[in-house]
Amino acid sequence: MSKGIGGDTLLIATHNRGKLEEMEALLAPHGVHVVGAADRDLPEPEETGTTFVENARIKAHAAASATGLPALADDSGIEIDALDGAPGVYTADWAETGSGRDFVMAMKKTHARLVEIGATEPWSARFCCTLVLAWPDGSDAVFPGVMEGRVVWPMRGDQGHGYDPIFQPEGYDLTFAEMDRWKKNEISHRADAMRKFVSAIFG
Ligand SMILES: O=c1nc[nH]c2c1ncn2[C@H]1C[C@H](O)[C@@H](COP(=O)(O)OP(=O)(O)OP(=O)(O)O)O1
Ligand SMILES: [Mg+2]
Repeated sequence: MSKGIGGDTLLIATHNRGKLEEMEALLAPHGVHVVGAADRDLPEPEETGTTFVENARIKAHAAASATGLPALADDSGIEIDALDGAPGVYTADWAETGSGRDFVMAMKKTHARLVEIGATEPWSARFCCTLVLAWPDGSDAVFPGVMEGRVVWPMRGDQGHGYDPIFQPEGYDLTFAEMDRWKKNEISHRADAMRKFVSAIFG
């Protein structure tokens, strides 16, 4: 990366508060001024891509061109091997009710699918995160991250967000939702991608 962020503001192109908090915490040591897309009243672009990188690009470039700021977007999801990688890029869609998102419903649906097809445990899975940093001049850079683990049932824990209560990362007995936020933010897919972003931008 030849471009730096310097004293500028970095726009975090997400409307997901859980993601924003994690990304802010990971950026805090680097002294960059961070603002969320929702705080700038930016619209949520339609995520018409079929891959994480396509959707992250859509979100990052929309925010960068709307604000003139460098914009960092995250597209993420859980890939479950027994479901051939579903919900994957459609992880958020599985929670859609028509009038908002219901992640308890989405986690129940995920579990029901695994039971329905008789998938044998452990239900191996991974959380993926693709970050795209877009510049107002139209260029961008991509930073992928992953955390391997398994889907567990029943749901456990009340921290974090999204599907955290049913994801147990490899090497741990706790789900993401049972971990304190610092621990999750040390090992998660988002932390993995953010480390690559930070080293490219802040050295
Ligand atoms: O650490 C995580 N812990 C639990 N669940 C997670 C995590 N990371 C992503 N997820 C789930 C939630 C969301 O349903 C989907 C991402 O969908 P995705 O479109 O990238 O995010 P989003 O719509 O919530 O916010 P936005 O697009 O404004 O960034 O994967
Ligand atoms: Mg989204």
